[in-house]
Amino acid sequence: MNDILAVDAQGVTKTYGSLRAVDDISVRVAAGEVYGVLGPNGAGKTTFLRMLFGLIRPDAGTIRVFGKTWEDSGVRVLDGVAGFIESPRFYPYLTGRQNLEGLALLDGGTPTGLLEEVLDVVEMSERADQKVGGYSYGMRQRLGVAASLLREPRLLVLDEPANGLDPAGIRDMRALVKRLAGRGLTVLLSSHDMEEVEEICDNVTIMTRGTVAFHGTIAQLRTMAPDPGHVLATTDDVRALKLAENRFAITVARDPGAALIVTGPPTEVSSYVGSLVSADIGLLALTPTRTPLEALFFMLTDDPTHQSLDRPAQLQDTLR
Ligand SMILES: Nc1ncnc2c1ncn2[C@@H]1O[C@H](COP(=O)(O)OP(=O)(O)OP(=O)(O)O)[C@@H](O)[C@H]1O
Repeated sequence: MNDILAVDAQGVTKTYGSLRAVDDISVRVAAGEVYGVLGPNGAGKTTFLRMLFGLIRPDAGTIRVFGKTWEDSGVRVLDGVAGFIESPRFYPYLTGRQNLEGLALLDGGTPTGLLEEVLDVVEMSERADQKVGGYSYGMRQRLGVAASLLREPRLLVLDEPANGLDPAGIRDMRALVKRLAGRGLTVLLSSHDMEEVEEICDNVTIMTRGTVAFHGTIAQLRTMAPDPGHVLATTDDVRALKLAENRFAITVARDPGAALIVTGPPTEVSSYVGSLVSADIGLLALTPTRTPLEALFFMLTDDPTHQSLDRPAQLQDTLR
């Protein structure tokens, strides 16, 4: 068994003037796993990945990639590493295949059959002879992954690979990452989407304002997640609030947006809703606010634009 970590970043810091874009973070990615660096805009994810690729230097800390550092190995630290920061770029007037052939030439050629294989893996074989200028954004992203795979990496680094994709593109990209993971590739990706990380990652570091807010497995994260919340609309919200007064297992609050927000274990919420119906209060809507993990993400990263639905303690008229 190979015990060398794919990525072992210790105490990494990067400042821009007075801004600590990345502030003393440590990330350890085991070989063979899909690892997510999750955080809202400006959390420092891209800055961290730029340091990994050697595009910028950390002010402090060490980044080892398969045991090598920039200090002791120079550019050889990137042996076995491929990926892209932000979006991959191609010549729009060349076909997908021609772009890949050009990149392969720059790398000194590729083994026979590899180009066809990577096109197949990213499901671009049928479009490979069309010009990249006519590709959708999602197809370009997938071609970017294909270009990375030409290097036969052990570690694939993807910076928000689903960013800007439509729902079908997001589904295809997630399926692609899962396929690559199934082939044993280590994947380190950044994302601002909890659902994405939950679906495809084994481990996650959640960053906020350059620091680590959580580090661990998705299963550990789930144990920290709050009870699910629901938006409740009734024909008589005043009585509905009153009926919640003695139900200590749930919280019913009036959201500033005027709906009621019910938070609590599903069985208790269901029992409460049943009591409304028994009291002849009409039920107009009961819809989930966001998943418990999404709620936890916004709590951990303290995103003020998402406070109203996720922080019941701060809501007005809280009955408990
Ligand atoms: N070259 C730079 N000069 C000055 N500030 C920078 C520079 N690069 C990044 N920053 C700042 O560092 C912080 C972290 O940026 P970074 O791009 O790493 O965040 P991110 O988590 O990748 O966000 P996003 O999801 O928006 O890409 C931000 O406040 C950003 O404005």
